Amino acid sequence: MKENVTLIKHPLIQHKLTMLRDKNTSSKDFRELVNELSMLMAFEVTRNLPVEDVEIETPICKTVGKCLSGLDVAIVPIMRAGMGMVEGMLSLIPNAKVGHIGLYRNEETIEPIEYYCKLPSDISKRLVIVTDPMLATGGSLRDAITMLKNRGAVNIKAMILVATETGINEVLKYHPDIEIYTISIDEGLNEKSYIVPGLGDAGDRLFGTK
Ligand SMILES: O=P(O)(O)OC[C@H]1O[C@H](OP(=O)(O)OP(=O)(O)O)[C@H](O)[C@@H]1O
Ligand SMILES: O=c1cc[nH]c(=O)[nH]1
Ligand SMILES: [Mg+2]
Repeated sequence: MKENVTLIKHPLIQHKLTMLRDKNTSSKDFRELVNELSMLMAFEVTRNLPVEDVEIETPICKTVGKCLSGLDVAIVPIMRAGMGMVEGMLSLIPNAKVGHIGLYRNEETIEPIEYYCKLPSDISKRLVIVTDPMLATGGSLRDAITMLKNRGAVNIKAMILVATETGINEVLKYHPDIEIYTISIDEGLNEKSYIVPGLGDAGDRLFGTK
């Protein structure tokens, strides 16, 4: 395993991932599972956020506790499917700002096409957490990170549900400075560049478009 790739293998996460993969899982349940998985992953992705001492008074006495300090977060979903991971993240990091990057894969070339980008103006000062359920060939995440860097982002992590080694290698070839968090590295890609075994088209399953 590469040092900047974290594979999260908690039993609750593995259980929910199996339900997510099941083709009989409805869009409603799929959305809820993506939401829950994003919350569970958020713990790991934010593990090294800086904290500082603060003095408070409990009903019993004065004490010193820890509070988050100094590093604000931006959550940046890659549309569409990445949007399914935003609410879960926001429920744990409610003060995070949310940017949006629009990319879709051309069905013939499998290369990503850019169609939207709107980011918080202070993106360069934030920890940027890019969300996307799927990292297949890696083209979409590679280009999303390039778009972020071109607009000033320097501290970037990616939160992925299902990845492939091909995709991870493609992203890290261009962006060796980023960290990738995932809950599965699957076997590979089929002839249409879908992840095997994967979970199908995450955007379509989230939004019921197929
Ligand atoms: O690693 P890659 O080979 O680039 O594939 C992964 C991308 O494909 C999917 O998006 P898709 O293009 O289906 O767009 P959608 O989210 O609008 O459905 C997925 O959500 C990723 O963004
Ligand atoms: O398996 C895959 C590959 C790309 N995009 C998806 O939604 N699923
Ligand atoms: Mg899709």
